[in-house]
Amino acid sequence: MAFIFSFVHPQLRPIAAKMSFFDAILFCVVHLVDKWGMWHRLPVILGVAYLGLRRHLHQRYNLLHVGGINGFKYDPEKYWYRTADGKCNHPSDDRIGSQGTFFGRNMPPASTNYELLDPHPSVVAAKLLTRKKFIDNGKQFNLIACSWIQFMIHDWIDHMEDTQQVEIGAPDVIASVCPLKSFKFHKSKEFFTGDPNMNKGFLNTRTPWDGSVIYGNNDAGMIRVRTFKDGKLRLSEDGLLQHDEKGIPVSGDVRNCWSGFSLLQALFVKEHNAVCDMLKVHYPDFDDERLYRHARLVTSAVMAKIHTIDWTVELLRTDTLVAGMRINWYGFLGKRIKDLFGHVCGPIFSGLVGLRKPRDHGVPYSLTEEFVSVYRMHSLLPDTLLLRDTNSSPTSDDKCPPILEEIPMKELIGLQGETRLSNIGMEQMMVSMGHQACGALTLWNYPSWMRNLIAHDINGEERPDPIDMAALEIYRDRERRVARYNEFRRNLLMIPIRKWEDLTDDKEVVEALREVYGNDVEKLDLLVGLHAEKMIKGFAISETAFFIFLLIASRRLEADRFFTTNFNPKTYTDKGLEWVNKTESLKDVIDRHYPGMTKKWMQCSSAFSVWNSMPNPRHYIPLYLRPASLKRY
Ligand code: HEM
Repeated sequence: MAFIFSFVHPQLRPIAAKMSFFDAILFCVVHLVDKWGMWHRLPVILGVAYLGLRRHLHQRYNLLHVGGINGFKYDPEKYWYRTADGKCNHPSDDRIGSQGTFFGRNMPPASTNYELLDPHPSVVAAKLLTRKKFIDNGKQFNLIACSWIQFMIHDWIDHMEDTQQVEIGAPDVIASVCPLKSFKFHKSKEFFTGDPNMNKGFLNTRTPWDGSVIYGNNDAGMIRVRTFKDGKLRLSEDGLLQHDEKGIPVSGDVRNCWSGFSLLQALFVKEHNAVCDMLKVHYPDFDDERLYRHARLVTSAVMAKIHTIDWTVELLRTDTLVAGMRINWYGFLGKRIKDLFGHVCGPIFSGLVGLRKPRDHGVPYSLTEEFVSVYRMHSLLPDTLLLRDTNSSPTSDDKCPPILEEIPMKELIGLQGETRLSNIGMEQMMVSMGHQACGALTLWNYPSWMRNLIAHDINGEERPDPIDMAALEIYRDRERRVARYNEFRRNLLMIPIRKWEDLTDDKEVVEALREVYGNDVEKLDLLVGLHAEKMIKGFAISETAFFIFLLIASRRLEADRFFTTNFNPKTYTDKGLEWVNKTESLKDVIDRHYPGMTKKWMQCSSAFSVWNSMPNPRHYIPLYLRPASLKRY
């Protein structure tokens, strides 16, 4: 049956041919639901089941491992903690997912042979990406949410660079509208994998989902941030990050940072230090090392939980996704049952967190090239920060403080940004970011200030040459052989487009696409397709990007030993696990360290929504099970 179906999309034939009879039936169901374009209109339970089906099919037939693993076994009892470079996370091999391992693939590398400059990245940037006028995303997502995802990105991924540089010049026809006539950058460094199926690949310099954004991704990084007293990390008196003699922040990742990003780093250093204080009270015998290790486990789990059941739910505001994400963490039986009885019966009923064994679906864990590509979300960034006056009293019912000043984003980047943040302070910055909507992920909304950007290297030092980020991002996906939009969709078992009108109803967009790509829909760059696609109501991202999120969001949890086998009181301590279980949102963390801030300045229910918006009424938990604080929604 699947074979017949695959005639519609010949590229799916190899996958269909490998399928078991049962999976072929599921495959057809998935295809029919997609064809009717209505999965997100299914009732919650059916919607969740559909997403589960998709995940199952993809993991079984499309996930690809890149590079070798050494099969070196170790004693998990001895390495009961998160190591500095992310080693010893997977029971069967000490290197899986650690610093310097290969990015995997959600699908085969691009099979089309378009040239690297076809069409020219600067033309794509100028004609389709550059911001004409800032478009915000309504009240759904604020600047804290935008910084949060950068904070997570720096925990998960960063491509190793080559020493060799490339220079791209803007073609004459658009040179007058490009801020840089040409720009230089380092190639992504490619390595032989030793694997005949995939000869070459790229290395990820970050580690698993282990908080490396505050702890560093190797021994040197970890030593830099620790005080070596009571397990704590270095933090300034004013609650912000400390700086070294060059003014560079002392933190786990200092590449391409800005004030909003370092604000979140500081908040979670504070959280780590608070966990150390709590553990010391309950376990006075623990020495510095032991306190550090337990506190790191707890704080990393708090971050993962906030990302799963708070940030993602705001990003994809539909009942199905609220349910899906909570099921990932707590299972169908829900939080109450899990708190009472623990992980009792498998991933569906009790969630992925706390599974008895990590699951990798036969493919060693790594993040993927496609995952990096769908997280290219620089359009979330605004042009200016609206600094609010938090010394005043709220002037209106919606708790919104008046604007004091508009600060250009460029002044908030790197060392200058750190100085500005020290003058502003934690509370004023957090409240200002909370009240400001971030940009929409749509065409013509890529920040123009990023088209002439001085980037920072892994040591936080300024690069000598400015770059055009919008053009560079187009180049990067092609350089890393990420499939272009239509091939990408086919590989996700999604229906490809046949004409521009299938992508969008916007005539101006169709015209611009035709001008850049002619009528060749296969040539459409992934980043452009993701930004042009019609959005599902409630989603801040495209459906195509969403399917990669869906796959990786689960994989990051289920393949990690510290979210599965070792998510227990023995590894985290009783009190440590209790800390994770009681923390449900970023708001909880802010309230813990800055009591009174959200009460005074926030009207909505999640710290990631614009703070003067109404509380989000959608809730998956049935009324009779909701905690008192949520009963009125
Ligand atoms: C002011 C804030 C930011 C600055 C200055 C910045 C700058 C940069 C720079 C210079 C790169 C490397 C480009 C290259 O050589 O390929 C990069 C990569 C990236 N950024 Fe940002 N960025 C910021 C915020 C964000 C945000 C909010 C996101 C949201 C998801 C994001 C996602 C990414 C991703 C996914 C990559 C690719 C990483 C890789 O290639 O491994 N960035 N950014």
